[in-house]
Amino acid sequence: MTRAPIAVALDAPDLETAARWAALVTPHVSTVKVGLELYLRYGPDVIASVRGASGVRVFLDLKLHDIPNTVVAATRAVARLKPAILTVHASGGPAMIQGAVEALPGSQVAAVTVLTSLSAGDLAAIGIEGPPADAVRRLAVMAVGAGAQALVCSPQEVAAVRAEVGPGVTLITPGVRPEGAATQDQARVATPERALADGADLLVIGRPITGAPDPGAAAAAIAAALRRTASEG
Ligand SMILES: O=C(O)c1cc(=O)[nH]c(=O)n1[C@@H]1O[C@H](COP(=O)(O)O)[C@@H](O)[C@H]1O
Repeated sequence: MTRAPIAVALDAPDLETAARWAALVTPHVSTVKVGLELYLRYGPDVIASVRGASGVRVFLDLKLHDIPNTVVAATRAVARLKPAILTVHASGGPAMIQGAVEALPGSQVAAVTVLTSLSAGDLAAIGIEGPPADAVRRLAVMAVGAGAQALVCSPQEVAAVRAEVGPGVTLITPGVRPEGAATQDQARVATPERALADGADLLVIGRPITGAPDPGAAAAAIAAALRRTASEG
């Protein structure tokens, strides 16, 4: 059975927990994601620990955001880890994005458009007026123009982004919550089924899976729901 297009966010306080979650979910999902919490605590070795014997794809979510020279050097520093995906913030601009893409051949650089935790009110507070979808679309077009092969947006904007950038770009959506699940600190959310139907290629899901009593069973249940959606569509 093919693994579901899900990246499980291994946002764990310690390496043992992250490796355990990775082993439990790997039979059901295509990808696991290492973020700032684990990487800053354990460094590059964390990648081998979560990759384990299964060789699952590892998504390195460092959300780099700095001047181009610094981001290029940081990207080169992680290139030997061969992540399937590395995130940078789209708002770092085209030269920064292009530099990261050139520094990481063989991996996808994913540009994060507008964090899924931000509401329209939060955006207004940092001087970005209007619906989040407008900013997401603007940043998406700029990032693809700069060479990004993948974009991160919320499932609420994924259909609009797909219409803007076409079929060749990988669209990654965090902010995914199964029906009835708590949104926690996420502001722009939708269900896994909706995200997939609207054109997402990879769903990032953390706490709804890792916070479940049995993360393996939670991943399997979401994967089964997605297979039903795909066969209906
Ligand atoms: O780049 C990301 O993965 C990301 C971008 C974004 O806009 N929002 C977002 O939540 N994420 C990450 O996706 C994961 C979501 O986790 P849960 O909210 O627990 O499902 C976290 O690891 C976040 O760091």
